[in-house]
Amino acid sequence: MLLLKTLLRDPNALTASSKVFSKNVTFDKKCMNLAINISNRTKSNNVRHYSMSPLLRSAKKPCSILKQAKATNLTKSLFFQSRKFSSFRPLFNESAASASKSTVTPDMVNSVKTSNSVAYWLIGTSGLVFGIVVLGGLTRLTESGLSITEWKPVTGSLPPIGQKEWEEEFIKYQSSPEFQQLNSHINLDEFKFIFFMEWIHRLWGRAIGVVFIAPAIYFAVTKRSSPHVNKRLLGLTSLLGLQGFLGWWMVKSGLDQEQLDARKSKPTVSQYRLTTHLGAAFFLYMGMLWTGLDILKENKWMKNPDQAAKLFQKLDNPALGPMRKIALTLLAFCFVTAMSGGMVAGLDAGMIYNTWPKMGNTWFPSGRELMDPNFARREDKKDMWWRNLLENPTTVQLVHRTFATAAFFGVFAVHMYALKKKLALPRNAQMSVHALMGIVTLQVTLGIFTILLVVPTPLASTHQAGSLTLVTAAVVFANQVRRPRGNVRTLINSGFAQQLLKKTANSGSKIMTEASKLASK
Ligand code: HEM
Repeated sequence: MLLLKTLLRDPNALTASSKVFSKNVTFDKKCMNLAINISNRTKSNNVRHYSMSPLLRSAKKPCSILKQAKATNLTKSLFFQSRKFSSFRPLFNESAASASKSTVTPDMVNSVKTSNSVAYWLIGTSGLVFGIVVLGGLTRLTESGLSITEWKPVTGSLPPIGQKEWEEEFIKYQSSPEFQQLNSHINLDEFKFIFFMEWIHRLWGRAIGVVFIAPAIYFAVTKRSSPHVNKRLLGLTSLLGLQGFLGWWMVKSGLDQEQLDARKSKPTVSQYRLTTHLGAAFFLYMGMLWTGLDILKENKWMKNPDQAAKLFQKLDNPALGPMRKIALTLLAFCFVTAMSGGMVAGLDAGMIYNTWPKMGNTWFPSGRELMDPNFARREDKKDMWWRNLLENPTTVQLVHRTFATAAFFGVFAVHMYALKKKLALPRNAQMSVHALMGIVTLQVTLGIFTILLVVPTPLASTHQAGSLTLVTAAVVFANQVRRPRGNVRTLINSGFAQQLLKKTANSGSKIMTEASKLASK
């Protein structure tokens, strides 16, 4: 199948292959049907059309080649011999040259017309989200998160003003479980510190809301962002709203004595809610970053269509197929590892077993300690295994260590694989894999020292920032190996982008005005 696709792409390859296999093997009907199917499919797409005649003429040969290829690993050698590979011109580009301009519609043009300023704004806002995640971690590490006992989205923007208001706020805090059970010794000045930590965190959240939502409306109304990007902006806005709600939902779990009793917990927030809040922040961050990178990438392609066409050839390389899946899996894995870290943080599970690589004197704590029946809440103990995995600090720490180790070796393996596939991988993606390798090493080292030194605030906070940096590298890498969207591809391969470039260069006019004119011609 792979070889057949190659043959369809390049008649030279077909001839070359036919010479290699001169044996006259009987024609296989299944093979031929496959070839015809591919041909029909590609013709009907009107994009992937390529004459089938060379293949049909030598029908016996390709099918025999196909059989032989399986036995001799020809497919592999054809694809991975760099010289040969680079001479393969993907079918798409052949067809693109011949694709008629009429396939370019105004909708298509609209779908890519997002200005770079939208991308810079999105990436800048993702930086604010990065900042608030780190600040949130610091708020937790300084045990400040439960100092504000109310949720007032608008009026809460101002801190107490004057002695009287501060004292009133302090009295409210004094009725909270945290004050009564852990902090009854603190005075007003100490209260002011923890209050400000939480207040800045909330204010930062509100600021992100304004910095995100107001420009999003402006960009959509002034049509600086495409309908495609607008949909994502809408999704991100909803996530932002949800994030505010999740923040309060999390804080509530540490203020409500009933919930604390049910969890048999000291006054801290639920690790489930903390991790959900952290996860939503990661999603928001990844969504903003991904969308921003997409816009910059597509605009760059539209401005350099020839270079883009070359890059598309690289991205179309079947050898990159597994790499795309691997990149997304890696991103998911880094995310899950970070969430398991959230569970460690939520349970203060970094305060025990402060040794590495062993946990205490042994490699693993005893089975009895890892699966402690006391964590079960049901009489029949059926919930014992999952409750231990998510609620027992020893087990949760082991889970995080395990995920972190697997993430490290996962990145290491991908790094090795990428070195092997060096020729197939675009240059910027190669750099990202190197960056990923460096960051994961740093992150694991930070984690190890966080454990060994019993979670000092600066180190734990850096470790948290490291997890977002790792996810950033994974997002960039996955984004770089992604194939272009159909619309962008058509605009570039049909010659539309080139035409547009010439036109705007000659007339000095605005690119999108010209684009719309060209598309509607
Ligand atoms: C790929 C590697 C890793 C990632 C992505 C990662 C991610 C994270 C994240 C996101 C947190 C939550 C921080 C917070 O919310 O404050 C965390 C906490 C933690 N991680 Fe990791 N981690 C990694 C490796 C490690 C390793 C190897 C160790 C130690 C063996 C470790 C030990 C800890 C500890 C002790 C905490 C709790 C710190 C606290 O209470 O603030 N991590 N990790």
